[in-house]
Amino acid sequence: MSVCLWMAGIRRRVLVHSPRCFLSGVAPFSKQLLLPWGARQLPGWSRLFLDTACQGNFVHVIAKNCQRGQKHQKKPSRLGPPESSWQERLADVVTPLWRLSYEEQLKPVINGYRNKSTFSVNRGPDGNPKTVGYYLGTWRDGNVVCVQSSHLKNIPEKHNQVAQYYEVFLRQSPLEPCLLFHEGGHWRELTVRTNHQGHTMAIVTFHPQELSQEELCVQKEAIKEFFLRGPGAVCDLTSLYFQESTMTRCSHQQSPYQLLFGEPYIFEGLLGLKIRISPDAFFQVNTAGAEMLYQTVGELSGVNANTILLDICCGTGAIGLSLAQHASQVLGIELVEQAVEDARWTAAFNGITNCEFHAGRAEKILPWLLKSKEGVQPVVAVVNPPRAGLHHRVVQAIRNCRAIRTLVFVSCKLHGETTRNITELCCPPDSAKKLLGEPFVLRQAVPVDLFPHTAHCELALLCTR
Ligand SMILES: C[S@@+](CC[C@H](N)C(=O)[O-])C[C@H]1O[C@@H](n2cnc3c(N)ncnc32)[C@H](O)[C@@H]1O
Repeated sequence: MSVCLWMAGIRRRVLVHSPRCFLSGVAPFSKQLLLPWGARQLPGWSRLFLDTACQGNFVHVIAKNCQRGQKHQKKPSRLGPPESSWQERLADVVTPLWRLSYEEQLKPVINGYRNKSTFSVNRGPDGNPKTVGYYLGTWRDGNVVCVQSSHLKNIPEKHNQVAQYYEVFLRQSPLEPCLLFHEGGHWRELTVRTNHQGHTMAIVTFHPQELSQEELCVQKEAIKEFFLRGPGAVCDLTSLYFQESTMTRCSHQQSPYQLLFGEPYIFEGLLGLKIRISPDAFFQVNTAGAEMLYQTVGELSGVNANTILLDICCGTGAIGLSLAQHASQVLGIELVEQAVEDARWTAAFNGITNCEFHAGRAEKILPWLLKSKEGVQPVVAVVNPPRAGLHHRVVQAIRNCRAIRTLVFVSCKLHGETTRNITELCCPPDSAKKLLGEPFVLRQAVPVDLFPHTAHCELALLCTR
């Protein structure tokens, strides 16, 4: 078996062969424990599974010809005609990397790669409760401190800039921050999303406590003015959202995202597609890395003109949409309605006509969807569940559908429920658990590094039967 590492954001495709064994623990890079269960003997499991999970012995570093990262966070010129000559403009279109040395072109983009950051509000090291940053410590130990993040390598300058101005706003606001729900206070998290064009969406979460509608309007107007015409205008936000939230997380259905100004969506270019992203929708935090991940998924899945591609937990539909041209049909299932609307918009905008997206819980939709497709065509399933893993009914439906011979399981957290999912997809038939179909066999595991400078990594697992 080959085990490949795809480094996110690298500008060109290169192959590096390493004689080291990755999954047996002598990792040639720091993302260890990707398959914590990889070397464990499970009763009744096929020898093939264990062999394939443990015998990786070379690393592919596959790079991508693209120019991303902080360079794109420059404010777009508003000076009318561009200063470049026609020749330069043509070179920018045909050979966009011509300004960089070839060594530069080969370098991975490992800094400032995040397109989304969520900042908390709490007491800083100096005791100021209006500090915007990331938590250190634990609630259990009562030693939580909020630390500004401008030195963190994975966060782009723009995100830190918006966070710093949010802190300026909070410190001049007469309202208190909400540190603990039961202690009152209002100002909460800030989420910043950016795209390759430097467009910036900010989302402020606010606990309304006992405020009246009029008092809420005053606060919304204050933060809008601050970022539109006040000191925060330097952030040049493309849009500002406000969400009243009395829970840790609220969906748009539970408490709508209120647009205070600007564009309702942010758009990202991905594998030649223009993707629409709503404030509530999931999108991989490293766009260049996501392109590599989806290309990997496409290659592993072997999807072709004769196959139906099932994209389970599809978010904005990026996996299915990027592979639609190779498949006979794409069927996407996603819980968040706004994300499904984004997927439909993206399909229509990009002229993709063979995709269907269903809004709702995969555990409800998948069984009837598979029933309607059983026996029609081979089905390739791609699952990319949240950290909590797949519902057992989804596992049962996949396992018991004979048309699915190939499954690509994508996860950034192979622990807990996700490990159980893989176990149940690959274990011998178990009638008590209604796992009746032939077991899948894990053939290949491909880590894709979407999160440089962290211990996290996406892993694409190819299972066939
Ligand atoms: C890790 S994201 C993957 C999104 C997408 N595949 C991508 O690459 O952008 C997981 C997605 O699963 C969705 N989700 C969570 N629970 C779900 C469920 N029970 N049924 C369907 N989708 C669900 C989330 O809303 C989220 O969009």
